[in-house]
Amino acid sequence: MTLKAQQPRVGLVGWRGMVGSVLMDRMQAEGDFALIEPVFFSTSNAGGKAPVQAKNETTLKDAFDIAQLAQCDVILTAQGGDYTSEVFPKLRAAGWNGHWIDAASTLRMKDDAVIVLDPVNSPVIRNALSKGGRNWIGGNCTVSCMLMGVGALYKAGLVEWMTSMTYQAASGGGAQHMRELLTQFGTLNAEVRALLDDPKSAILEIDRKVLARQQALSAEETQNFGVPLGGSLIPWIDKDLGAGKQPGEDGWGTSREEWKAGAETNKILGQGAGFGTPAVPVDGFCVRIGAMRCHSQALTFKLKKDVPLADIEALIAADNPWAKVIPNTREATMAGLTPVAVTGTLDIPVGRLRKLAMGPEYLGAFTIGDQLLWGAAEPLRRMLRILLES
Ligand SMILES: NC(=O)C1=CN([C@@H]2O[C@H](COP(=O)(O)OP(=O)(O)OC[C@H]3O[C@@H](n4cnc5c(N)ncnc54)[C@H](OP(=O)(O)O)[C@@H]3O)[C@@H](O)[C@H]2O)C=CC1
Ligand SMILES: N[C@@H](CC(=O)OP(=O)(O)O)C(=O)O
Repeated sequence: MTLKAQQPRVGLVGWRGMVGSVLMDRMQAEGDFALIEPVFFSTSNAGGKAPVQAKNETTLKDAFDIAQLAQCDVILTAQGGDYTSEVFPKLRAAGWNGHWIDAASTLRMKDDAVIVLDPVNSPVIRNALSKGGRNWIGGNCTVSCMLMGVGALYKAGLVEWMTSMTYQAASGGGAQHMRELLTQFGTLNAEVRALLDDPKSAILEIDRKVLARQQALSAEETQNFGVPLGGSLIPWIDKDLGAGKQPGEDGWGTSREEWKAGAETNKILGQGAGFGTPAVPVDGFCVRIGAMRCHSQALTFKLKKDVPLADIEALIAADNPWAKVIPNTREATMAGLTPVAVTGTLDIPVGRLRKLAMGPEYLGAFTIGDQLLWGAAEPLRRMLRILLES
């Protein structure tokens, strides 16, 4: 099915959620709505008024109505994994042959699904498209942001292995998690505000009171993260894959977020299981911190050979328009390599690039990405454009 000659019907599901809202903003900014007949779906308000981007279809359709969904050429969903699990099989079983573009992880590792990140894996996408591929799934936010930054090293075949230590923002858990983090910060501040206002107060008294308040946070005040995050961190993200495994086997003590790093990186690049090219080992620790919506990562590479740092920087800088090499100086790092500097932009800065003490094949790097843009919304809207132009 080619979409080029028409204004295809694109069903939008999850458009008012956090990821969906960022997606809508980007589609608006890039003029995507001019190229499609958008059809807006809702799981909670069928019959309500569609948003301003609607053209002919101005009421919300029921997102569980398979017949309505089946009238779309493309369905673009950021509604979440439960929705995908419920609706996608029914839609395919009903004979729907359209393109399914999805932010949720549910279908990512299926053989007939491609993880889309076209600045990194355009050949993989186009190959699948030429073979009749219909399922296009956005990657894990940490993996997508990492590959947007340092994908050049993988494409050049330089990586023997990589380990990542992540600093992941509250937004990765969803909107309620962001609110909970900010509420905790406010609660802690309120606890010691009088002492902070007094320049002569003792810092250890402030520290003691903050800790006491953190430890006293109620179940309601920590209902999303489970434990305090404001002024703390949580070195575990997503499910525990460890149960029942033996030491040394895949999955031993690994969080699902950590497992995705290796599995998805290799699938995005079209290597590893099912592709005939060996997988590159990628592993590390995923940590939730008190940032709002940027995921940061410290990376260690074992390169296959000693490549001069200037060549590495040139490869990264030339790879795509969004990867930006940040000079490895204190000033440049503080100015350009923080979540605050990156949030709301499509830039993927890569800094702290240096050879490590272990030897000239060991490379360190630090990279940051807005996990709602390259980490979620942007690869999806770009996949829609690929379909529109194919
Ligand atoms: N958060 C993230 O960082 C990432 C999320 N994803 C995927 O995207 C999915 C959606 O995530 P996210 O956008 O954070 O989820 P949200 O909870 O923000 O939105 C999901 C749906 O909740 C419904 N909803 C209910 N109440 C509200 C409200 N007050 N405001 C807005 N929507 C509301 C909406 O459906 P309706 O309009 O039908 O009622 C909406 O589409 C995730 O489940 C995940 O699969 C992927 C990558 C990153
Ligand atoms: N798990 C990510 C967010 C996310 O939605 O990831 P995935 O799309 O792989 O489920 C985080 O918590 O930061």
